[in-house]
Amino acid sequence: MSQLLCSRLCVTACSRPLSFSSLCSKTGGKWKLSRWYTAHSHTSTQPPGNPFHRIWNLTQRAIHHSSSRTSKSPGLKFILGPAVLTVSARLFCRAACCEADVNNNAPEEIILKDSVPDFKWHILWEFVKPQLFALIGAVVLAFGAAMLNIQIPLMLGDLVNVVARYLREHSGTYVNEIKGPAIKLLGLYAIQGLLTTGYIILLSRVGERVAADMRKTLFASLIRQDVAFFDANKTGQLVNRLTADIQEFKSSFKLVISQGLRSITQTVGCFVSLYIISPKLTGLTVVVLPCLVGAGAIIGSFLRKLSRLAQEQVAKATEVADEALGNVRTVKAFAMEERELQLYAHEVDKSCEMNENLGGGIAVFQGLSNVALNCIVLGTIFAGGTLISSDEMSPGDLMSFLVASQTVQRSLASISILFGQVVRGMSAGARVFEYLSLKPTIPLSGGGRIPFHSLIGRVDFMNISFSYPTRPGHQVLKKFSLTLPPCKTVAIVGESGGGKSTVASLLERFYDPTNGVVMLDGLDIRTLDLAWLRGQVIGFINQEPVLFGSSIMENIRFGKPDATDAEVISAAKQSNAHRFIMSFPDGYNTMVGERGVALSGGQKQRIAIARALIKNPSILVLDEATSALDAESERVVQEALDRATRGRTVLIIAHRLSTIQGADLICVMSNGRIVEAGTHLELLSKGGLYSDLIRRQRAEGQK
Ligand SMILES: Nc1ncnc2c1ncn2[C@@H]1O[C@H](COP(=O)(O)OP(=O)(O)OP(=O)(O)O)[C@@H](O)[C@H]1O
Repeated sequence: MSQLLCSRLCVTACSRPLSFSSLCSKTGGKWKLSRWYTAHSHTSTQPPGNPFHRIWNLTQRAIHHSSSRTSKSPGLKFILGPAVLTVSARLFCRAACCEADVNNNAPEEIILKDSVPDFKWHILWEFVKPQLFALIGAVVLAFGAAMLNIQIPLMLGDLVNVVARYLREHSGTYVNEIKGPAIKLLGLYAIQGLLTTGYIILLSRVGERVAADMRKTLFASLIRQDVAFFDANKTGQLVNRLTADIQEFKSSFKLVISQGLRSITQTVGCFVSLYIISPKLTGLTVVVLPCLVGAGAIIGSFLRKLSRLAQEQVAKATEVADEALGNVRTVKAFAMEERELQLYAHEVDKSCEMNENLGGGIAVFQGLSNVALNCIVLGTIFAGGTLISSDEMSPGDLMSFLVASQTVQRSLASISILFGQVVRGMSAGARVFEYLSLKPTIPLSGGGRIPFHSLIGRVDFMNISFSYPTRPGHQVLKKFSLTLPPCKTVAIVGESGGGKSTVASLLERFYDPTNGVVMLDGLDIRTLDLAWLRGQVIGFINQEPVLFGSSIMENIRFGKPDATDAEVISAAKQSNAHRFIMSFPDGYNTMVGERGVALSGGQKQRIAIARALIKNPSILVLDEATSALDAESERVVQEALDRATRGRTVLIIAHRLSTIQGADLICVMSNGRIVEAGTHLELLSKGGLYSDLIRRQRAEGQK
């Protein structure tokens, strides 16, 4: 019973998510418990007046009552000693288990209050199907191990009875009498050990393979989603699906199959055994059980509340650290290290205090459950002793009863843990499956066509209206029309937020227009193969190019994965990057650091230009490609861009008007529309918005 209580406590207030292996060792079979006990016995505090000795004495006395010579015999002690020790070890083990949880009491997330989201069994089936044979094997072995566990208490009882009979009758030699049942029991332990090893190996294999398949499928699904999906979902959450949720699902999956099967089989089986051994004692247990479960539930719910509060506080502290470390440059730039430190220390102190309270609660619970546990064992022995004295029960039966009742308690405890784990696992699985079955609104490939003719490179935006999916009420483009003639450069300028970058996004087909159509060489781009369009036709360079944390060579090759080294070097030369790359000791093998932090802005931009040029695109989109650079970097990058734009259709989005004066057409955008268009000189002579912008920028430049 106390195990049940303690385990409920573990569920509610345990420090970390209970992994499959830790659960196995805490609530699993005899060999695991003894091993765990051995490892932890030095840390577990045995209560004063250790009831172990009293149990031992009482058991001895009960046996003595049925046989006057028993207590003097070393034989019975030899058999009963380890048996009682096993029972007691379990009890202390549980106390130690709680103690260990107190010592590491960062509380576990409780999701029991949450409703279980829609769990799609057919998706799970798709992942499990390839592992079906291994899974069936694991289930059969686990079932076998559980059945043996039901047998063990009965055989222990038989063994004790043999010894008791020998002590009573003294017929034959002790070893001969005991040999048969002892060997049987040993054989049973060995088979159970083998079955347990077998099902854990199989189940691990199934769990790992299912999780790996899920990870790959989920990543494939995520990476294929359109940009709007990433506007609506935080990257952190998505990564969490791949890591924490799949991990949680895997643990639950393995646990439910192994523990669930075992616990249910053992509970039912051992209850039947208990009833067969002694209906009276079983009745007593059934009466006491609900009282203890009720008391455990009340204290457990209080601890759960403490645990949740403490967990929220830990999360708050982590948030502070996360924000400070994530924005460390800003923190340093404002010399705010001390303030951040104080903030973090404050949150950590609060969390420490709450966890201490939680630890106190757990300690009280542990003490109470220890008492309850010992009382139950004492009560069983007391009542059992009475039954032995009235010849209604043999000492072996009492032994069987004690061990079987421990198995029931342990199994019930597992089931209570399992319930929370099932909810958690299903929630995690449902979150993963949700993204697995998601279809991108703009699929990367499949059905799109690739024109046979060589591209001319004419682009028409025809009567486009557009709102971002995350902000449907806000119309960004309003009946926008524009033609990019082949091999000409068209620039879009205008107020911030006017919709310039949105035009570029529609050409890349990051989004589809709400109304209107974007045409490439007279073909609606929605009918074209998207991978071809982005991979070969359009090159895109924006203000803050993001590089991957690999070498310069790898980053440039990202534009064309099958490019030779010579092609990479040629692209780097075109983008004015070759010289600075060669000045690094490792040349093209220089690592650029996370997101390219080990390079200057101008260097990153030139690598990005090389990355865009290596695929030799017909259309080049430059979205404020030089606006983040200083004058010298801008000159070098601009030179590279001038070279890169030759012979291509180019769309330039620019703030600095000095960089687009040579464009064939300049369009001024305001509020989602083109309000002026012409060459630099034409627009200047008009004296409209463009000349206003030029005047303002010149005035700012002179300040
Ligand atoms: N992913 C997005 N989701 C929702 N709204 C967006 C998104 N991106 C841009 N917007 C909104 O669309 C409007 C146009 O943005 P856009 O980036 O096209 O303007 P811009 O002219 O390029 O501005 P800037 O010159 O400042 O870069 C703005 O109101 C902006 O807030």
